[in-house]
This record gives sequence, structure tokens and C-alpha cells, in this order.
Amino acid sequence: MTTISLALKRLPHGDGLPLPAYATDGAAGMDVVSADATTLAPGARAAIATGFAIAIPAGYEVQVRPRSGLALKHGVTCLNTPGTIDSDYRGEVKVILANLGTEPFVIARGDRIAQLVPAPVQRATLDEVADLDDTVRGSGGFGSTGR
Ligand SMILES: O=c1ccn([C@H]2C[C@H](O)[C@@H](COP(=O)(O)OP(=O)(O)OP(=O)(O)O)O2)c(=O)[nH]1
Ligand SMILES: [Mg+2]
Repeated sequence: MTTISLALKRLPHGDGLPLPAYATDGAAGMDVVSADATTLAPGARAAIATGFAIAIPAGYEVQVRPRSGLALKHGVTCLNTPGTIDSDYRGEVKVILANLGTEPFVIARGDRIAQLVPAPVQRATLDEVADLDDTVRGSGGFGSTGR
């Protein structure tokens, strides 16, 4: 395991909120809390404020991932999972939540709504060619190998 340092700037409406934190020693994600108090109707989505901005070192991203408990118990997930925070983004970190459940989902300020996972970024260059090498799979996909 490696640990990187993220610069975090608390925004005015983040005053008094707990910062993202690991719930246990072995947690992969830092739980992030909502700065908003709102209700997500069934089928609704919203960008939820967190009250902070971060600066990520070059070569890294931060992924915004759902919490499994919210997904399983309430059908609430990050719509764009995993959300991508770019290293050059300096705006407020937001969590795009969607309520895929059947009941309104009430979010209180301070509720843990998602988790942040830093990850190294692998970039690529593109090498445009006339033909690709042959493989057994070929163009088969989307269930081509059976159930
Ligand atoms: O869950 C998320 C996803 C993104 N962002 C912010 C940080 C990220 O760096 C920026 C852009 O995200 P992305 O590249 O996924 O969105 P886009 O639709 O491609 O927007 P842009 O044109 O600004 O890149 O939005 C968040 O705060 N939360
Ligand atoms: Mg983008």
C-alpha cells in the first residue's frame, strides 16, 4: 500500500463537517459526507455538495465510488461510478447520487454518501493502424462465450 498526500481546501459551506476519513484501518475508501440536506425522489439524481476542494498530485486521480450499504438498502448509487476527479480540478468535489429505489431518500448534512479512492493514472498514446492482430475472440463479445 502506498499513501499519497492530497491538499484539501474546506469551502465556507463545509464549515463544521467531518473531513473524508477511513472508517477502519483496512478501508480502501475515505467516506465522504454530504454538505447538503436534501431528498432524492425515486428516479431522481443530483450533484451533492461536499464542502471541499482538493488538489491531487500529478499522475493520480481520485475515484468517487458508491457505498454498498446505500446501494443495497436504498437503491442509492453514484450514477457515474466510479466518478473521476482529475488532478487539475480545483472546483468543489461533488457526488452525483441517483435514487434507483422506490422510496424517497432523505440526506442529512453530515451523512456519509460515497467514498473516495485515490488511484494512479495510466495514460496511453494511440498508434493508428490499418489492421489489428488476430485473436481467438475476434469481434465476439457481449455474452459471446455463453452464460
Ligand atoms: O463524481 C464526480 C465526477 C467529476 N467531478 C468533477 C471533478 C472532475 O475533474 C470534473 C470533470 O469530471 P468528468 O471529466 O467526469 O466530467 P465531464 O463531463 O467530462 O466534464 P469536463 O468536460 O469538465 O471534463 O468534475 C466531481 O466533482 N465528481
Ligand atoms: Mg472530462
